[in-house]
Amino acid sequence: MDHSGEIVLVGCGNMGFALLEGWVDRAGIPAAGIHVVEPGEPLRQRAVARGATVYDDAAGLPAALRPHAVIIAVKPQIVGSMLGAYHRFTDAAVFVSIAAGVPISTFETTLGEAAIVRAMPNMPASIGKGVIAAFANAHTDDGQLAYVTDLLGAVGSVHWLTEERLVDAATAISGSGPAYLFHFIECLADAGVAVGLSAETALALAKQTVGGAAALASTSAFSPAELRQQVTSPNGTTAAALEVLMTEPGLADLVKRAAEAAHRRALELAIPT
Ligand SMILES: NC(=O)C1=CN([C@@H]2O[C@H](COP(=O)(O)OP(=O)(O)OC[C@H]3O[C@@H](n4cnc5c(N)ncnc54)[C@H](O)[C@@H]3O)[C@@H](O)[C@H]2O)C=CC1
Ligand SMILES: O=C(O)[C@@H]1CCC=N1
Repeated sequence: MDHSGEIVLVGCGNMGFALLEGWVDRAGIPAAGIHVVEPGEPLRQRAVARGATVYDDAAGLPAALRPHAVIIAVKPQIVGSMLGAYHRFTDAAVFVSIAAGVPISTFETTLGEAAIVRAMPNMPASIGKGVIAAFANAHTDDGQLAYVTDLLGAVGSVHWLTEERLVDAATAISGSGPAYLFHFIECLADAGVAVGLSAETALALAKQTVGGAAALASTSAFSPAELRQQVTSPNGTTAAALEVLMTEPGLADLVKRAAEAAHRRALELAIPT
C-alpha cells in the first residue's frame, strides 16, 4: 500500500478509533499523517497516544493539507451539519463515510461532484479482523477505488457492493453483527452459570467457544451446516440443545427479526431529522 497520502479522520469515537488502531498498530500507516478531528478531549488524547495529529475542530486543519482521504466517522445525525467544513478537500480527496444509513446524496448535497464512498466496517477492524462492505459513487476514479480498497483492506476484508441500498443490508448483518455475537457470548456464559460453572469459567469457555468456532467456520472447507452436523452426535447432547434452538420459529427467526429491525433503522437514519 502507498503510505504517503495523508488522511483526515473526522470523529474518533468507538469506530473511528478502531480504524485508527488498525491502521497504525496493524497496517503500519504512519500515524503522524493521520489528522484526527475530535471534539472530545480524552478521545483526542487516546489518538495522540497512538501518534496521530489531533484537532478539536476542522478549522484547525492546516491550510496546505491535501489529504488523499477524508473519513467521516461521526454519528449519522450530525453528518449533514458538519460536512461543509471539509468542502475544501473535495478536489484532492475521496470521502469515505462509515455513518450508518446516511446516503451518498446527503454528501453530494454539500460536497457536489466529489468522490464519495459509503463503507460499513465493523468493530473487529481494531484487531485487523474486520469486514467492510462498500459502495462508491460515479465520481470515484480507479486510483481512488484502489486507494480505498487498500485503506479499508488494512483493517479487514473489503467487499464492494453493486448497489448503494445494499450498504444498509450489510449494516444489519456485518456492521451490527459483532454486537449480536457479543450478546450470544453473554447468553452462553449466563447459561454456563445456570448449569453450575463459576461466572469466570463460564465466560472464559463461552468466549473461546465462539472465537474458536468462528475461526474454524472461516477457515474450514466445510460449510457452517456441515460443521454443525459434525458436532452433533445422534441422540447426543448437541442434538438435545439444537432441538430447542432449531424448533420453529427458533433462533433463525429471532436472528432474522433482529437483522430486519437493524435494516429498518438504517433506512430511517437516511431521513434527515
Ligand atoms: N460502533 C460501530 O461498531 C460502528 C459504527 N459505525 C458508524 O460509525 C459512526 C460513529 O459511530 P461510533 O464510533 O460508534 O460513535 P461514537 O459516538 O463513539 O463516535 C463519534 C465521535 O464523533 C465525535 N464528534 C462529534 N461531533 C463531531 C464533529 N463535529 N467533528 C468531529 N468529530 C465529532 C464525537 O465526539 C465522538 O467521539 C456512526 O455513524 C456509526 O453509524 C459503523 C460501523 C460500526
Ligand atoms: O449501531 C449502529 O448504528 C452502528 C452501525 C453499525 C454498528 N453500529
